[in-house]
Amino acid sequence: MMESVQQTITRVSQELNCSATSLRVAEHLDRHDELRLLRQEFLIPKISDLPPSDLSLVDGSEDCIYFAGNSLGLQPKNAKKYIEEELEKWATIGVHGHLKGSRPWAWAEDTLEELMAKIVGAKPEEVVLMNGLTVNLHLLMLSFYKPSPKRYKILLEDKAFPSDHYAIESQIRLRGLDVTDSMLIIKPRQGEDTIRTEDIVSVIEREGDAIALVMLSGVQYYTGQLFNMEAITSAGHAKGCLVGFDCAHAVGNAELQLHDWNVDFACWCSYKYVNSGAGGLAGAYIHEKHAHSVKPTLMGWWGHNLKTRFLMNNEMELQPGVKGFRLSNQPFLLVCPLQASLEIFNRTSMKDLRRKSVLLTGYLEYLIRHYYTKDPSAPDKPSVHIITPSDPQQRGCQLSLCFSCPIRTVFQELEKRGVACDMREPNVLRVAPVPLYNSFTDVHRFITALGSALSASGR
Ligand SMILES: Cc1ncc(COP(=O)(O)O)c(C=O)c1O
Ligand SMILES: Nc1ccccc1C(=O)C[C@H](N)C(=O)O
Repeated sequence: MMESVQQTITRVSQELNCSATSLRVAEHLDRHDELRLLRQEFLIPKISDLPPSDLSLVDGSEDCIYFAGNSLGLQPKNAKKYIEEELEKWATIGVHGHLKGSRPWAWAEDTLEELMAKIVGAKPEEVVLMNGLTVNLHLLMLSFYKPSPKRYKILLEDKAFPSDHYAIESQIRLRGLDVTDSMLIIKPRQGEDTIRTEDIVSVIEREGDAIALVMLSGVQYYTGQLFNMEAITSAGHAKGCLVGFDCAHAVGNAELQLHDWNVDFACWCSYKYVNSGAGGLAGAYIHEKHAHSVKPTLMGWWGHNLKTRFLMNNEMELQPGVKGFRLSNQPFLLVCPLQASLEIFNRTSMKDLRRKSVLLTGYLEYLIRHYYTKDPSAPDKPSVHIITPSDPQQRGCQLSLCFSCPIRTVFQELEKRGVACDMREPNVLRVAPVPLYNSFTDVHRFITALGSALSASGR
């Protein structure tokens, strides 16, 4: 049996003869973290450089506590080097750069797709890197959402990320259908924060004959819930629906097996856990079983077989599957940071990252519960309710925290103390200790900063 997080913390504190909340526990876990060296591959902002820091409260020369990798991953050190190489190439050889150098611009993304495919559990031919996330979501829905008079609904979650909601809404409108009738929105049960898999499955079983597409997120951006993609996919297929996932918050965070789970299609951005920089090259996946049956609705020359693409004879030799969905020449400046990041992922595995992640987030959860569980005998003491599921199988690294006191002040006080995290309306503070570059000491420092932020908020 694997040791639970609680057991690990207790064992370590006994070995060290200290309390479970001692900094020494965090330092011990860092010393025994086999992935700790990967942090050195990233640029970690200093507290003094973050705009909201208050240097009268904290030492500005320290690294910030970066728990915002769910919004924007940190910069891999090699990103700048690779970008400079390409700028140099452009400066020195101009148009020859299309075909020359270590990243010929005409196929620079091809080698990266293999690395990306490993991270999402797909075959290299099932993955492309192109465009932005919302663009890819649209391109995929143009081909996978084929409503008929009987089967026309799209199942999505309540409070889906706005861009996904709008994309789905506009796809429905594009087909001339009624938006309210066609968007089937699933909510958590009354009094619950997250959606039970059994409820998703039962909606599919009940209404599946009318559902054309099940289109959920992999990890929900607000609650941090990791959906059971395998169970949802098989429930969808049993009712004849197609199933797609927006994996923006799941890629590089959860162990994905898109191919084995038989997921029909998926898309994701690469600037969160995949650290490619805001607006970086996004990903798209289509299962190989659709390679010859599902065609792109919109075509461009980049979907043409590379070998004959540049013959320019206007006879489309469409690449099978998702590769045929490419439209344009990929921007080489975006290939560079993504390459730098994927090479770091390639030094480990999602399995090992997840192993660390379960302990890292579990440690954060342990400390939050220790200090901030609601105490009925002290109703004025601030408490924190974690809306993210406590089962590691149902979450990635993010925890979404609800406070008993006004959240805005707590957030501001945390920011003054060198914490980078984010607040999402109406009342959630999202914190994401990322296993690639965060440490157990970061978690411990966060808890100290939180205590001081809460005192400063007048609690
Ligand atoms: C679930 C989800 N969908 C869509 C987006 C927006 O993606 P983009 O602006 O890259 O199209 C985000 C944020 O990156 C997201 O988390
Ligand atoms: N690109 C951005 C630009 C500005 C503000 C936020 C974003 C985000 O990416 C938010 C992220 N998708 C989230 O889950 O909150």
